[in-house]
Amino acid sequence: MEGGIVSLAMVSHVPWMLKFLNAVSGGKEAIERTCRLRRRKVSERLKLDASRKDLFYYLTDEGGTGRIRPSDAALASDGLLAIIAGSDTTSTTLTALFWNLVKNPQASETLRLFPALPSGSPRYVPLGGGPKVLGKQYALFNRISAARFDICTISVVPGTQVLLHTWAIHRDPRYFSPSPDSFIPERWLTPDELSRADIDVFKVLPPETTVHDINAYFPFSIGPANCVGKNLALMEMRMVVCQLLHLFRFSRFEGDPVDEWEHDLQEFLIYKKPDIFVRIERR
Ligand code: HEM
Repeated sequence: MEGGIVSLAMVSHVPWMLKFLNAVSGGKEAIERTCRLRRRKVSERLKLDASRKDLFYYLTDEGGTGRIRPSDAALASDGLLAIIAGSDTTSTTLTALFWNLVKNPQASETLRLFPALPSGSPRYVPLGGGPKVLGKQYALFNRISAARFDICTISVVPGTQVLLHTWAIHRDPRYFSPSPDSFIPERWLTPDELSRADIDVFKVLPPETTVHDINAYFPFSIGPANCVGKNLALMEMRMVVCQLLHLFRFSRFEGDPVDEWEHDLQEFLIYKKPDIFVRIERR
């Protein structure tokens, strides 16, 4: 499946590559395998009890409240989206979290104290205020600008597709500092929680110079096209992290080049993630 998504991601950016991909060994087969899988998964789901109110209940209008029933082709396409959106996102986030935890053992202990931390608290992703770059979100509908506005020196005309660069904004020192590139989960704690944490965090996050603008934090996107699985994703990741940290201690496995992991990540809609080897001990 991974091979198929990588090929599909390339073709979606450069459609004429499809002709060549067919000639490259494995490319076409990988796409066909992925398409077969999505058709099979959709048909298996459609045979299930219609009262199960999951994503497909709404996509296929099993409740009969919509006006138009989606075509089989649209459902197959949604099936692939649901598989990718529902699995690769959370598995990549959890892998990245554990990679950070084995590099920062103290953070594991903080996380045990404040289990809501890894996925952030419900305080974030509000739809108002925020830094200047997000201030225009009201003018956006499904990523398409509804009105003319300026971003720095660029004028955006109505009808333009606008995407916010999450990675860059999440690492912008105007919204997250000090050290926006560093894994300091304690930055999410309130002053009261900080005082309860058994760490000298004020050295790392001096209150007078710490900036933490949660309006600039939007991993699930914002507006009408934001992530439909946000609450499920937060819940399942919290459950997995709480359970694992409660039961086990995770540490570096000697000899594993854990520092190189981030550099070897490849993003093709899904993430191709190098393996991480960790030592796991029961608490
Ligand atoms: C760490 C976990 C996750 C992150 C960071 C995440 C992030 C996102 C983002 C940024 C988008 C918007 C993409 C766009 O602008 O078009 C999105 C859309 C979507 N997500 Fe998630 N997601 C996560 C987990 C999930 C899960 C677990 C599911 C389903 C079970 C899911 C289902 C979807 C679907 C169906 C869409 C498309 C919504 C639409 O087009 O209306 N996501 N996600």
